[in-house]
Amino acid sequence: MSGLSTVKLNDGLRVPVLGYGTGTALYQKEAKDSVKMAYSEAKMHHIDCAEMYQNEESVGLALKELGVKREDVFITTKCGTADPRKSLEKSLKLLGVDHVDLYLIHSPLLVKETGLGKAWQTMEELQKEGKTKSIGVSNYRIEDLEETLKVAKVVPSANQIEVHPYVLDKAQSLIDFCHSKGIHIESYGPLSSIVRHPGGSVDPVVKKIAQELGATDGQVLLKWAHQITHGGIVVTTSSKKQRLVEQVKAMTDIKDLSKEQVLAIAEAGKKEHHRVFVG
Ligand SMILES: NC(=O)c1ccc[n+]([C@@H]2O[C@H](COP(=O)([O-])OP(=O)(O)OC[C@H]3O[C@@H](n4cnc5c(N)ncnc54)[C@H](O)[C@@H]3O)[C@@H](O)[C@H]2O)c1
Ligand SMILES: OCCc1c[nH]c2ccccc12
Repeated sequence: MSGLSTVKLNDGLRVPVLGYGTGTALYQKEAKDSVKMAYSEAKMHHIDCAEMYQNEESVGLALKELGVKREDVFITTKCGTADPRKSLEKSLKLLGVDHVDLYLIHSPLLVKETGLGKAWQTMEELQKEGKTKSIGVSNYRIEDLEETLKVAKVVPSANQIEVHPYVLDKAQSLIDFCHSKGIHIESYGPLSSIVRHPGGSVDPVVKKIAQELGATDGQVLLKWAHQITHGGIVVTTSSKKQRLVEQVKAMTDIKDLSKEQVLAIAEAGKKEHHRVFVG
């Protein structure tokens, strides 16, 4: 796949460390051209999808038109209902593939009624049937993970959650809990301090570190999310090729932040709390 390094999940599956998100700028929109650009020009070969984004068909069409071999793309999608089996079968048809690489329950709220344990057992069946290589969750809190782990024969490989400096005060304990259980964090919304809350307490700290590293503010934030989540996966997006190229360079060309730099951004972020998505 692309030049991006990979993260090895607890089931041995390797995931490109940076994912291209189709769920915000492309939410409920035609995603084909953006996905083609991200894949072929920015070399982002990990595509983050979801039933809820209502654009899986256009993602599938992008990959088909590019003639991408199945083994040369990493596809994540997410269950948007209480029925992972029905949802995955629908997503596979729309994406035009016989399996995805990583399938996530989009939110615990979706499966609360039917039971997190029962939903997880269905996920394990889907993995056994080869409909997904890896299974995980999204927006799961510690209590949701503990309920799931009570019945799990397969530990969730990933938990995709909102990670940026302004949620760290609440997210740190979840990040460390997942790390202790071998559950990899996938960070979404990593640029929120630029995109949604500019002018906040982290800006001057990020700017200073960007100068020290010869990087952009956005690149520093992507690296920070990767490092604060113990080497986790980061999911970002842009409709601009240059920005995506810059985001890939963050993970391939920019050296790691020092422990002190990671801590400085963490401390500045803890001065404010801004949750963007209600998972
Ligand atoms: N699991 C979930 O519940 C959940 C929730 C939210 C998002 N996601 C996934 O994560 C993906 C990324 O989320 P996000 O869009 O919040 O990520 P993000 O915080 O990285 O923000 C991306 C946005 O930032 C802007 N941007 C990109 N580079 C920039 C730069 N250098 N300077 C200024 N602005 C820049 C772009 O307009 C882009 O739309 C989504 O598309 C979706 O696939 C999942
Ligand atoms: O993965 C969820 C991303 C997302 C896109 N649009 C939204 C609106 C509300 C909550 C989440 C989302």
